[in-house]
Amino acid sequence: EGWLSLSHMTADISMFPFKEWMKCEKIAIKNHKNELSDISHPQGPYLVRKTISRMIALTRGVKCEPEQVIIGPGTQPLIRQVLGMQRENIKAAIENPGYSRIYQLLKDMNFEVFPIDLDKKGIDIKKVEALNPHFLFITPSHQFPTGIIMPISRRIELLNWASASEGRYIVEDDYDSEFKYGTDNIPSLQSLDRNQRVIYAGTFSKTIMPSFRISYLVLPPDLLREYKRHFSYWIQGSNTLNLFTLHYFIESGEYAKHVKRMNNHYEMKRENLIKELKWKFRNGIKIKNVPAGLHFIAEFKTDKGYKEIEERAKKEKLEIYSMKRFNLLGNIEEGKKIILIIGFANIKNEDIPVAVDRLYRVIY
Ligand SMILES: Cc1ncc(COP(=O)(O)O)c(/C=N/[C@@H](CCC(=O)O)COc2ccccc2)c1O
Repeated sequence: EGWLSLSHMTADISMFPFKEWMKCEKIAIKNHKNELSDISHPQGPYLVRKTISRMIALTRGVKCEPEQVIIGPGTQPLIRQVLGMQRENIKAAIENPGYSRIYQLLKDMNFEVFPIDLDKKGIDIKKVEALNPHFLFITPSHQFPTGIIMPISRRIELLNWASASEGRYIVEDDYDSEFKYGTDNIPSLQSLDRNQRVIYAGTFSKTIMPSFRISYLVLPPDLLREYKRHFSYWIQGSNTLNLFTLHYFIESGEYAKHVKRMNNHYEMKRENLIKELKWKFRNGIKIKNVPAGLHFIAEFKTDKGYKEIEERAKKEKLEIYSMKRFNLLGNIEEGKKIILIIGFANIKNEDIPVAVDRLYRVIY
């Protein structure tokens, strides 16, 4: 029969309220005809930026004015734009294992990019201090892909480091902070920042869907001034109708309701998947059970290498990704165990036992 997916790269849109979304779209068309006939503000419509800034103040403790929000069609184009206005020989650093698509982008932009290892609290502060990059990319809410939730102590250390010298910024990529199960959400790093050193990055890819391409940055005032000077010619890349629809979707309370509903739905699937995996693999599996996000890490004792595992997964028609994808230096060890990223957004609850059986055949 067909493929099953334990991919971490999708949202479960089976429960997305398309009817409500289309109602909001009708309102957007009725109320904003003149905006739709025009190009919008380079950073995106003020009304939508105000709604986003109010929302993240409530949900993430982010302190900002609508003026500091920049909306864009994805995290990558936004990072490319803001980092692209930097002068020469900029040093950047990123978590390893980490988000290889940003690592690739920074290398393509001819930055010196340094992967930095993690310890149990997140990015290793000693290695950051040894390197002193100008831009540090981290995912403190739920480290991507290991899931580590960075404790306040490490957050303070990083903010002190960033404030110790001019020209240092931390990019806080808060990409799936909205999904926490039974543990409370630590406020954003940006909410603790007293020296305007944090660039906050958010996205609707996980909470709505990645195909909508609606993401945003919150810039500290001095970077914002530089941005406005540099990009006065810029035409906003996001679809304005989608942005106004998002505004009504948030303002009507539908967005918050959907995030709550998806938290419950994902928590249920996550629990079922973990139960099934433990039952099937017994002590052959070690699950990093961080109660957050749309995936978790699992270690399997096996002498099979990553290549063989990937081939066996294809044969079993099971879509799944391994830690190799995130090891930025490509030097992942193998021979004793392998580490897989197990996503649960793309699997139907009733297909979990079959998917676990297939995974068992992949490993053994
Ligand atoms: C760390 C991190 N930061 C930001 C983003 C989002 O980027 P944006 O969509 O451009 O705003 C992702 C998406 N990463 C994507 C790829 C991960 C990979 O390559 O392995 C996975 O994206 C989704 C996952 C679940 C549900 C919906 C989307 C990110 O992994």
